[in-house]
Amino acid sequence: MRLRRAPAGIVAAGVLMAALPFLKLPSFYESFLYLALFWIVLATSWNILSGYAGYFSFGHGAFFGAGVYTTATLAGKFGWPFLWTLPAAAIVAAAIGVAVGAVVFRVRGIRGEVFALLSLAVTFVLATIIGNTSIDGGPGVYLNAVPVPAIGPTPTSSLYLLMLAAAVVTLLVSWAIRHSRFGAGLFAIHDDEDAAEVMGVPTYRWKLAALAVSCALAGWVGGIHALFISYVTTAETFNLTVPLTVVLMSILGGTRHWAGPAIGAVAITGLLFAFTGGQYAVLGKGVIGLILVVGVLFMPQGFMGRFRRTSKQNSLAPGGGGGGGEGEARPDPHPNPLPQAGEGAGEALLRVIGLSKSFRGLKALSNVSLEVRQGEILGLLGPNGSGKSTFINVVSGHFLPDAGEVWLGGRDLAGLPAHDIARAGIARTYQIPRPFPQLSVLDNVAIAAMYAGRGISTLDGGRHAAHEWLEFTHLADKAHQLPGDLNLHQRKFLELARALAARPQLVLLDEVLCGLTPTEIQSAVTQIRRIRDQGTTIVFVEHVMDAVMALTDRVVVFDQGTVLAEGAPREVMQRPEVMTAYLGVAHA
Ligand SMILES: Nc1ncnc2c1ncn2[C@@H]1O[C@H](COP(=O)(O)OP(=O)(O)OP(=O)(O)O)[C@@H](O)[C@H]1O
Repeated sequence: MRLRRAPAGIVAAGVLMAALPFLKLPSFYESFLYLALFWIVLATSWNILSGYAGYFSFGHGAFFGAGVYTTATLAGKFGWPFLWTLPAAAIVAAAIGVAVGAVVFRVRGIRGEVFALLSLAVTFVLATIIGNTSIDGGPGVYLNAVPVPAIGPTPTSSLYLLMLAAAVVTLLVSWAIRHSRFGAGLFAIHDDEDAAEVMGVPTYRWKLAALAVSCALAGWVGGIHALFISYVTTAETFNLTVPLTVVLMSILGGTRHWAGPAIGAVAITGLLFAFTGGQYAVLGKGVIGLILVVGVLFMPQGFMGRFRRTSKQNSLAPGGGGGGGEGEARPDPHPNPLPQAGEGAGEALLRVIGLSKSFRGLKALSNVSLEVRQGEILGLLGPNGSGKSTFINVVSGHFLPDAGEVWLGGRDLAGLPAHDIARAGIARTYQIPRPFPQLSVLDNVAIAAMYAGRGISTLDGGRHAAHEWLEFTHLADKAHQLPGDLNLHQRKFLELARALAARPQLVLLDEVLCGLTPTEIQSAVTQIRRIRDQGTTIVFVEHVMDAVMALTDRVVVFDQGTVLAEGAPREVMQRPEVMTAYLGVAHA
């Protein structure tokens, strides 16, 4: 029940606040509340991309401004009824956002501060275009003649009610995303975009969708605000106030919680009202600055982050932290089994033909061809730098191959995005574990279950499946901890649980034993046997020879990016060319 209380609370607060104009409050209160709601919408909409997915944008002013000028143009110049301009404002802002995102999000290098600066540039480009064309023409656009729809008793109250509706919708949207499979994907992107893609999250589409929603909400509120100020100019619209203010509000409130930006918006709007009026305006601004600095220093995760940490709730949703929130079903002791060992055993599951990959002229893989048979454990061996990890990275879609084919069953996966390869049935672990650091252990596994595993479309369903894999990997008691609380051995098992939750046909294990103690190695070896016994085919990259000999059915040895030898483990390891490759001296 706890989860559903939030949307009910948002709607109830909206209904109560909708009654205020009819109580004949002084218009001062209406204007203050209008502004607080205005900033709630802008900060919350910004947070959907920038807080949830971690793509820090300074371009929110551009999308807000697109909405302002869409309404100003359609209502002020073409005489459209004001309310009709609002959907148009949302669509224009979303279209501009999607057009920018479609280009920017394709480039891997455009993340972090590069994205922030680029998004800021969009604001200036848009301002220049609007200011130098007939959209604005220079002096600005007057909207005094545009009639305000008579929703409330006065024009101000009508605009207040419209902004209230926008705030209610925006908060509901933000809440719904936060507690959905989509939102979980955005959080995974936030923590490690490449790993998210490998877990099956369609990162490009998700970022575009988040940007579109964020822009549409900002555009809509821009349309309402155009009529509120009734005279719009590019200088007032496209300045740094909007992006800087929403960033501050969201950080102060907490970007990982749907309500964080709204709390920050109310706090900062209130402080501005309280401190910056009258003769103490300058002092007031100083005090606000100080409060912000102290807030960010002592609550780097924002007010909501602090609040939730004290409540010991680190999971994606409030119910996820305490071991059984609403809708979080108990683990099913008999989940859908993996394909059983023996089913189709011996047939080629993966066929790699002529695979090549170079890094600036260095041939990491050169014309590699090999087969992995259904149900086997294939050891992939070779000295350091021989191309084993590159093989895993190319087969799993982390890197695009330069040439070659990767057939899984009847489908060539070479060159597909990593999330499609994950969904096709190939999972991998990382040599150095790459968990999503700010998601609970449970949600780390739920991401893979929801996205790469088929047939799970909800966060609750993902958690349900994740519980089972945590049991299997002996991490059930760690479900609600953060990955940072685990030791190396447990983090490696978390990698295994994530890979298995994808319900793959083939799992690529990249040095899972590296760095473990002998006892831990023994437990990991037992675990890998159990995985194979459940029917999963395994490619096992490893330097620990005892484990290789104990586990593998066949080995393939790489040397300098090519296949040097393949066959039964003991026989292959005694071949002179293999000993030479390993030891660097001639043994023939
Ligand atoms: N992203 C990259 N950029 C440039 N060079 C790379 C990259 N990844 C791998 N290489 C190079 O490709 C070659 C093969 O590296 P790879 O990591 O695949 O070897 P490996 O067999 O897995 O080694 P190890 O056993 O040490 O993990 C090495 O020379 C390495 O430096």
